[in-house]
Amino acid sequence: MTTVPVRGGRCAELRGIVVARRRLAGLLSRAGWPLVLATAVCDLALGVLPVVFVVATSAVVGHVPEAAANGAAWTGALSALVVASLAFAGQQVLVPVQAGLGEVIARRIDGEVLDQLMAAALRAPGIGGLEDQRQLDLLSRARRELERGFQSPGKGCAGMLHLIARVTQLAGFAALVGIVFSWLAAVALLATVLAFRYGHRRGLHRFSNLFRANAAVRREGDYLRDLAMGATAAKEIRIFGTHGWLTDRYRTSYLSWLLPSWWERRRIMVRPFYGYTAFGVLAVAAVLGALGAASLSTAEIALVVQAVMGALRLAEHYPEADLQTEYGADAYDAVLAFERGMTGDEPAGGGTGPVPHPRSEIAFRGLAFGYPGAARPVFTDLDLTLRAGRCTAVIGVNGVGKTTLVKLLTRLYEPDRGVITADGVDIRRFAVDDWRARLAVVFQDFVRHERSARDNIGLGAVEHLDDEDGIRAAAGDAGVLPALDALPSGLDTPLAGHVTGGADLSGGQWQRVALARALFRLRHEGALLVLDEPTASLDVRAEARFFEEFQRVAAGRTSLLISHRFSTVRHADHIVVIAGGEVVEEGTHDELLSLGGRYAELFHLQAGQFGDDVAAHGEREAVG
Ligand SMILES: Nc1ncnc2c1ncn2[C@@H]1O[C@H](COP(=O)(O)OP(=O)(O)OP(=O)(O)O)[C@@H](O)[C@H]1O
Repeated sequence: MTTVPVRGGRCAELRGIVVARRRLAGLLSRAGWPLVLATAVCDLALGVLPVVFVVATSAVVGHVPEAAANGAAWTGALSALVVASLAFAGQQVLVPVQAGLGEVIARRIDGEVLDQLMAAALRAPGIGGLEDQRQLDLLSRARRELERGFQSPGKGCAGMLHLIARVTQLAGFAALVGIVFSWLAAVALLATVLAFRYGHRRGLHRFSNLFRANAAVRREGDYLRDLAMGATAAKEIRIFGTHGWLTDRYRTSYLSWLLPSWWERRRIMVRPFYGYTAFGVLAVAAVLGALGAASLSTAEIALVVQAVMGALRLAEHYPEADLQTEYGADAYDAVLAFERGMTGDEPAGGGTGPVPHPRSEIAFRGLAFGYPGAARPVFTDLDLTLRAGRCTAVIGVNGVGKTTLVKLLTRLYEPDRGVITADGVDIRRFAVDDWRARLAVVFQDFVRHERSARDNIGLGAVEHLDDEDGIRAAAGDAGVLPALDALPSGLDTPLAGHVTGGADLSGGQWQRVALARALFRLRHEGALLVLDEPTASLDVRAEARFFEEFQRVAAGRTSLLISHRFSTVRHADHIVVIAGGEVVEEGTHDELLSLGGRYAELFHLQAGQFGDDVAAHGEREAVG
């Protein structure tokens, strides 16, 4: 492993730290100023009280010999003892108060930062940011700290305030040494403590850089851990017996970055301390030596020795502040960088014109598109027309860009070139949300909400969630109502087997629920139904039934159907074959078969594999 890179040298590094701390301090207002002020006062008191304690106990030491000789002097000793006791008791009381106030500050700030992060993830109209590895790394960095709540931005802010206690103590002890003994000694003491602190904080900062630089390597370990402990892969791990492989791979993956980073930690965080220790020992020896040679009273010696020891105790790691400020600032930087990345994802245009219910067509003209960073574009010059009120099917081999077409139509991505129009109007002239309100889409990887069946359907038009009749009608049209009614609590049953009172559905039933969600949207405001592989989880009979139902609910509506299955697409009014980034054939099923081109070739290939079913279905149709 190489040394942690510091671009621009130490000055740039320091500037970076200052900027990050300033940003963190900027969050304090989110906790509310009265709370911040109360915490600052508490920390200030915790800084002053140890200094008072040292002064008072030294006064006790000074008074004792006098009191032993002259009984009347006990009053002074007792008064000093009372002050020392109060200072001590005050610290004992304030330490938990400090922790409590810090906790409240952290929770308030972290709650707000989490909202900020969630808003950034949701606000972007496109999804490019959420499919970009750099953005995902930032998101996981920020989320990890915010969810663990140990080194979060909020904890960092509280940690910064707690530094007031430490700095006040250090200044107080140094001042005592200066006033009572020597300002040179006070400066030497301060220099020693600050040198150690600098070494410690710099080491911690460099280690956190190293940790961040390892994000990509750690990702594999995180993935394997989640895989081993999640439900998604549980079946396959057991059936394929991959437990041992998974454990070994996880261990190897973690050691691949832990071993070098342990070595690096020794280099970054331990070795420099040989120098600091030598410097510290010399400085303290000089101070104590000078103290021995000075003519001070017993009380003054007690005071200086205590102040020196108290100050040296501050040359260490501050458990209430250091990790928190370092990683908290880093997590907040990740939030801001993620936010910036998502803002750059705004689609171009974004007009405000009224969105029509397309009366003639939706057209893709001269469309070119490639995913950011991909070696080859998905589309080079695509022309495609979806006629209003008709069903258009798109077919093509895996990876040809069928789902990408839906992402462009829904403006989750913007084309690099070309235009998509609705009745001749560029869809970028409409506000993104208004345009999307016209679309009812069932994606291939549709969402299975861990909520009631009712919500799973109603979320298709969230402002009509209370439309009970509409939800039942959509479920009925999708052919899933009887199955949902048969669940333990009917439509109120949570669709999650692991939830108490919940139930899980089969893959085909889930697909129908997703279809019902789209149909519910269509009932309210949608105008274009888009189905991406809607029958992938259905058996042959269910698929045939599905298409009959689909023809009924989609009759007179504009729809786009994407499927590998020819038994599904053959019924469409218009079929489009995509290959090599463009449309290569189009027409009706019969036209394309008689053309004898790619469609016919793929159709016969599939008919050969599933001959009986396809033939049976075809015959039924011919008879019908
Ligand atoms: N987020 C992404 N980033 C980069 N490349 C992507 C992304 N999503 C898809 N691709 C690539 O774009 C191409 C088209 O993908 P798309 O999912 O649109 O194909 P498809 O025709 O729907 O495939 P399938 O039939 O398997 O569902 C593929 O080569 C795929 O690897």
